[in-house]
Amino acid sequence: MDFLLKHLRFGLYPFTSQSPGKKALHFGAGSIGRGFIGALLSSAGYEVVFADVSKPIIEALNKERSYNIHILDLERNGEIDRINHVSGILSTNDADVIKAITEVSIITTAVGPGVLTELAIKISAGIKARRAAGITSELNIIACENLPGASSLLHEEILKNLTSDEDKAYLDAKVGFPNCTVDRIVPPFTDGQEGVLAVGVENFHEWIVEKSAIKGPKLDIPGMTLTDNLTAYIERKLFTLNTGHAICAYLGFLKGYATVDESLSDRRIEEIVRNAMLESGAALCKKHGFDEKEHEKYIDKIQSRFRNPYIKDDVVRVGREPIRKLSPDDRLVGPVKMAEEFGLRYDNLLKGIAAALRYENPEDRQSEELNSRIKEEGVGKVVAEIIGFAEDTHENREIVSSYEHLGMKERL
Ligand SMILES: NC(=O)C1=CN([C@@H]2O[C@H](COP(=O)(O)OP(=O)(O)OC[C@H]3O[C@@H](n4cnc5c(N)ncnc54)[C@H](O)[C@@H]3O)[C@@H](O)[C@H]2O)C=CC1
Ligand SMILES: O=P(O)(O)OC[C@H]1O[C@](O)(CO)[C@@H](O)[C@@H]1O
Repeated sequence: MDFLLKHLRFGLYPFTSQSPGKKALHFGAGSIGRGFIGALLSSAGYEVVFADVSKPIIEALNKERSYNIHILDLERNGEIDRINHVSGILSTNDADVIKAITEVSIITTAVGPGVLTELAIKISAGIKARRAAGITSELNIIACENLPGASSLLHEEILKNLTSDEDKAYLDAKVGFPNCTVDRIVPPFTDGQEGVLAVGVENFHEWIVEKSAIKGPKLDIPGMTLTDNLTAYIERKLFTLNTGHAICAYLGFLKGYATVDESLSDRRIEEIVRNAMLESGAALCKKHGFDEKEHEKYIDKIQSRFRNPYIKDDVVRVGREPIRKLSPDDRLVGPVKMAEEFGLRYDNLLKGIAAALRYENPEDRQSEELNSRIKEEGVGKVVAEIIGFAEDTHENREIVSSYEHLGMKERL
């Protein structure tokens, strides 16, 4: 289990920009873009061009050509990683995007899963331009989103936008779409002094990329781990960190807490969150052969990351878009299905699902939709439609009963 040992080292080192010898294009100069992926590429010696829809961010990148990452953590708290050799283009400027695509050897994204279809149109135009310009070097495109198989999805969408056989053959031969998993908690940040570029992050970071899908020479990016076993890594992160985080956010919201660390200081919530991660963990250990003791340490580390007193992570950020989070293979329902497969318990995971169904945030479009559907159709029907547990099943009945219980005054 050498990959587990590697995990437990938790990749700690400062990011420092190297003089660039190569170029990367990163879509989405937001929290993860600036606070992790762009920074790591810069540290690996890439000149990083960020493409974003936000004019203030692009203008600031072109003016400053650098920015600060503030470490908000018990480890290295207050330290700053200075990221250099960066610039920006507006992703709405097709000519600039196409030009950048012809100049780079790697493209990454951190825009949110819902934006990938739109990006595919732009990237496919750049692929056509690369072929037309006779560029024979390989390009790797890695979608760094909280969505298993995000790069493969982007690949499919790009293919839909290529009509000629020559372009399709070029894509097949020259462009790699490695899937990946990305782990670093980066909430919105401002220190009140620096402008829009400053970003605040936890010290922990992990970027694990599917080795076999890389085209051309092996990517040598310190901080990026290549693996032949990506599914295990994706499920380990999504069904532990994201599962626990989401449940903490939804239960915390119900009890009136604003941030993840506040929610977790509630002993009842902490108990449910931990038990849910243990339930998911038992199934993960069975499925992927993880060592149970090592996996419990992984859960301990995640719990201490949730408790990080230097990071104020809003429950509404972590709980955003509940319909996506309640989909059958995502962080809440995925572990229940896995536990069922192995005949294991999942009571606390079901409580998390019920709490997500109770999430009422008028500023979140999906929460609004979820609530009006529950009002119109009833919770059992919505569970069947969104989650996939039919109304006459045991799981559906358990979720409905937990949902009703959470509506009572003494709910937790
Ligand atoms: N923040 C975090 O802790 C983590 C986030 N992720 C994933 O990273 C992705 C991005 O999340 P965040 O960085 O938190 O979001 P964010 O909202 O901070 O950043 C997203 C950026 O994408 C830009 N954007 C939106 N539409 C665009 C378009 N059409 N073209 C170019 N740029 C566009 C936005 O202007 C924004 O700057 C999500 O899939 C998220 O699940 C993954 C791991 C950790
Ligand atoms: O970005 P999403 O999928 O909405 O989910 C938010 C979650 O993703 C992260 O931002 C990164 O995994 C977590 O901090 C949080 O649990």
